[in-house]
Amino acid sequence: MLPKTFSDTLDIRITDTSLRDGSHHKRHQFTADEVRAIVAALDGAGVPVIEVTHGDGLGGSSFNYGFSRTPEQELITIAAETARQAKIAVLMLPGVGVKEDIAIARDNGASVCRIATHCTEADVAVQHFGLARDLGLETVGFLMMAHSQPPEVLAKQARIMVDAGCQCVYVVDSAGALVLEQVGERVEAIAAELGDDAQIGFHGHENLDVAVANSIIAARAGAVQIDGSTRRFGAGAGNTPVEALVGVCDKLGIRTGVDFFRIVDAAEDVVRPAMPEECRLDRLALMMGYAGVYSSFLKHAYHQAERYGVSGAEILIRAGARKLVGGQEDQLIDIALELRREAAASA
Ligand SMILES: CC[C@H](O)CC(=O)C(=O)O
Ligand SMILES: [Mn+2]
Repeated sequence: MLPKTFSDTLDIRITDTSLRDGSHHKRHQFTADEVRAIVAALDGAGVPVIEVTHGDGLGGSSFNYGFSRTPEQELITIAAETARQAKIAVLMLPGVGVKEDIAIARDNGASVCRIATHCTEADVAVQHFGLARDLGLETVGFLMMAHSQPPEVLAKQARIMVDAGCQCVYVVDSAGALVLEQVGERVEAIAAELGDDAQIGFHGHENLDVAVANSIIAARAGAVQIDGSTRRFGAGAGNTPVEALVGVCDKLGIRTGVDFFRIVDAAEDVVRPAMPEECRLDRLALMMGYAGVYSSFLKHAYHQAERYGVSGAEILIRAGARKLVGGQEDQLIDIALELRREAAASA
C-alpha cells in the first residue's frame, strides 16, 4: 500500500533524467537534435517530467566538469518547445550555477527547479529555494550522497530545505550504494519529520543493480516522486531504468501515467542511439556502489587511471575511503599520483 498518492491520477510521478544525469555518460555532448528527439519520445510515452541540464547542473559547463557541446539553456529551450505535456526540470548546484541561471532557465521554459546539495549542507540552498519559489517554479531538493548519513541526519537536512521553500525532498543515492531497507529507513525518517509539509522523492543509481527495487521500497515508504533514466542513461552504471520501473509499477498496480510499450520503444529506438555506449555494470561501476563514490566520478576515474597508468578500481576504493563529495573530482588526480608513487617505491 502506498501511504499517499501524488495526485488523483498518479501514485508516483516519474522524472526522467537521461538528458541531465545521462549528460555525465555522454561527457556533456548532447546535440540539439538528440534532445528534441528524446524529449518528443519521452513526452509521447507520457513521462510527466523531463530534466535537461549539464550533468553537473546549471553552469556546469567548465574545465573542472567538462564543457557542453551545446549550451544548456539552448537545450532547455528546445525541450520546452518540444514537450506537449511534460514539465521541463532543471538541476542546480549552488556554487556551480548562480541564481541568475535559474531565472534564465525559467524564461526558457523550465517549470521545475531541482536544487542539489551534499546531504549535510542543505543550508547553502536556502536562498536558491526562495528565489525559485518567487519565480513561480516548482521546487525539489536533492540530498546527495544520502548513503553517507543516517536517517535522522537526513531528516534534519530535509527540514532545512522545506523551511526554505522546497516542496519535495529527494533521497539521492548518488553512489548507488544504498540497498533496500536502507532506502526505506531514510524515506520514513524524512516522512516522519515532514508530515504533510512536503513530498519525498528518490533518485537511484544502478551500481549495485538494485535501483528498481530500491525505488519501489522508497514508494512504499512514502516517496511519491521517483527518478529514472530511460535505458539507464546516467552516471556510473546508470540510473533506475524508467521502462523497467514502469513495467514493475504496472504489475504492482502503482500508477505512473507512462505507457510501458511506448517507453520501451523510446528506450530502444530513440534513447539508445544517442548513447555513446550502454551504461555497464562493470568493475568500476560496481566499485563505486560498494565503496560509496559519487557516480559522476566514473569517467574521471577512467581518465586518471589511464593517464597515470594505475588501477581505476583502486582509485575509487580510495576515493570512497576519503569520503569525497561532488566538486572534489580533482582529488582523483592526487589519488592516482599516490598510487603511482607507491608502485614506483615497491618496484
Ligand atoms: C553532480 C550532480 C549529480 O550528478 C546529481 C545526481 O544526479 C546525483 O547526485 O546522483
Ligand atoms: Mn544521479
